[in-house]
Amino acid sequence: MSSTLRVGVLTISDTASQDSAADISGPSLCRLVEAEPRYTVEVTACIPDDHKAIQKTVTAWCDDLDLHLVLTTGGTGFGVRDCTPEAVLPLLDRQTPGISHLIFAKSIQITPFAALSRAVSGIRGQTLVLTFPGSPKAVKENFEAVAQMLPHAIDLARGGTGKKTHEKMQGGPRPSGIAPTSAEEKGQTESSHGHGHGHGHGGHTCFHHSDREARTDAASLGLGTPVSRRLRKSPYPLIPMEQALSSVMDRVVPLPSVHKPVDESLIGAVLDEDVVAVEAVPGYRASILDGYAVIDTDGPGQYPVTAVSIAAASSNGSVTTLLPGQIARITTGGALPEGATAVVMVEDTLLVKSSEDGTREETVEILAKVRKGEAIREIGSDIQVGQTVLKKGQVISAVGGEIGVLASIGVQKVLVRQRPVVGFLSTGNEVVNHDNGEALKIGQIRDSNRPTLIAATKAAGFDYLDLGIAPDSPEDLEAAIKGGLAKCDIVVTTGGVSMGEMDLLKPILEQKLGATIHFGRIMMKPGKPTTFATVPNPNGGQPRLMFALPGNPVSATVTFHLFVLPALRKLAGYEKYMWPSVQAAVAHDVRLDERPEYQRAVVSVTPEGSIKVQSTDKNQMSSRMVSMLGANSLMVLPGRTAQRDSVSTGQKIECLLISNLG
Ligand SMILES: Nc1nc2c(c(=O)[nH]1)N[C@H]1C(S)=C(S)[C@@H](COP(=O)(O)OP(=O)(O)OC[C@H]3O[C@@H](n4cnc5c(N)ncnc54)[C@H](O)[C@@H]3O)O[C@H]1N2
Ligand code: MOO
Ligand SMILES: [Mg+2]
Repeated sequence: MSSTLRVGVLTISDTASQDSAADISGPSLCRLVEAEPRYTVEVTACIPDDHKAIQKTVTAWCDDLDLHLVLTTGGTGFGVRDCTPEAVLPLLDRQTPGISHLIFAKSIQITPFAALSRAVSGIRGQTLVLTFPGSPKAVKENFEAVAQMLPHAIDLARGGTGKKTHEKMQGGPRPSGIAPTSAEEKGQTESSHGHGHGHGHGGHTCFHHSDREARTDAASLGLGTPVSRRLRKSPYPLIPMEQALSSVMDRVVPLPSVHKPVDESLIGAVLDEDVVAVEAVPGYRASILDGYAVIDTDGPGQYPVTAVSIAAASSNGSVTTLLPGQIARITTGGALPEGATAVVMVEDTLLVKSSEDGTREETVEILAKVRKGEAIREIGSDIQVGQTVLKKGQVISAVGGEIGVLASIGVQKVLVRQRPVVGFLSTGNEVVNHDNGEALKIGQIRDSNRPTLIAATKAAGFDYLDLGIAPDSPEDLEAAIKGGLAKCDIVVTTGGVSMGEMDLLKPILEQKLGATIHFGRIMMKPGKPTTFATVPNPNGGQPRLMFALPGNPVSATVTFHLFVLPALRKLAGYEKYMWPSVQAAVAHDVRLDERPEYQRAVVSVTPEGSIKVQSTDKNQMSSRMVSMLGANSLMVLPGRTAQRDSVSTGQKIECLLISNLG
């Protein structure tokens, strides 16, 4: 028997076959399998709960690919669509009830719900076929239940004596993720195999492992897995941007509400109640001008000035009374005397007589006719008692209108959504604080991600926590992220999400933090390895959100604007949490990339009033922070197709406005 055991992992799920990002069990199973050095996952697929599709795929994998082991996940329960056992059983030449019993016996010790699995197992030709339930937890428990004896069983199914395998197993089981012995490692690397592909066996194939030479990507998946054993293809499906965005936004639930005083700390907050005025504005009949309160029917002419009303609190709680033929001197904002029906501005009058010392005006001539009500603000003419001045869902702007209105009617506290706190952690052995005064050593870089993202967060009005820099060590990363999760609604890391052996974020999230990774790659440029997960909340309540953004500075900045800021806005209760966009004519030809691209650009209004957009920089490499300089927008460029490989000058393209127009 070859010492490399070739495995097929088949996800059977209606949902996952429609939306590969929903497939969590398949990738989990792949990681468990590949953590064992003797296995290689050769083919994976994701198909619906369809009897025919299951039979077609399992048959092809057993008969055409002659795999050693086929593992299925999903469709073993009591659901109406669950039909994996019914589809697989007739394909088996011999059933292996012992294996099924072992799995059952172990699972039932963990949960009585194991009784609801109808999983089967057996041999078809020389291939061992096991059906597991469709949850990552069950998959792990089931696989671990049989991991120790599987190579032996496979050997026997292939007509071997099982001796060699049996001897090896005497050393005891090795939990997944633990490095193999050097002897095992040797056995693995010495082996080679040729095989075909598993394309087109019904349903949507999520990803394939093709032959060794063709494997150019690198992945570290499984803490403690030696580099030579890493997956060489990312197990995370490359999902479209729209799917990634809805995967994030569907999981963001606005934070609870709190009562807060009316002051500048409200800026950016979202009201969670209607605000009804309990005071009128103005609360008294007030003059709009500096001049004379009059009775309009008196008309132009000379009148004695019998009273004075200067804007100030009334000393006795009442106003004076104006009789026909009298006028009162008044200032802007002054309370009108009882009986006054209009105000004449001082410019439209003449002084006829003053007191000897000049401190009093005694007689004044009104030069022009005035209309009733002129220059008077009646009680409640701005805001009436009972009027709804602000609506639930409204954002308290930094412009001042909302705070001004609230202040004008004497509201003491308002109910607003809590503001989220986001924590930023830079990761990487090479990363040093940007303000480190020392000269950089070769291989070191200054941390530009944290200051950038913190600045953008502050500008957007959100609170943040600086979690510093963590080196690429599982212990440091785990501790730093846990620290962040205890205090922040969202934790954002940058770096360590791609395929290098020091890219530890994904395995740490899954294996150390109990996170559910909803996606680990997006078909976008920049930002391909952007990772989003939900993590159990250490303080209880809503799960925390984790964005593990790529380390490249532009990738981190662009994905922060595209995912994290909208998520922060939704957490804060914003109804409009996505960026606004405009259609702008490109000022130059733009070549399209194979990935949909978010080019950094400047949108501006031409003197003729049309909207144009220009790339910030021809070189839009994701490491090149200068391509962010001056950007107020991200051009939304579609992926290249056979029909279209560029956008020509003058053509219109959607641009997200991430800052003010230039
Ligand atoms: N074999 C493959 N390699 C890579 C792939 C791939 O698909 N297959 N994807 C590439 C893409 S696309 C990106 S984006 C990057 C993402 O890398 P990581 O998220 O793993 O980040 P690191 O490896 O830690 O760092 C990448 C790059 O960024 C620099 N960096 C990291 N942190 C900071 C910081 N705080 N401030 C400034 N610069 C930072 C780091 O030094 C590296 O140069 O992976 C590609 N690789
Ligand atoms: O997707 Mo990466 O962000 O191109 O550089
Ligand atoms: Mg990397």
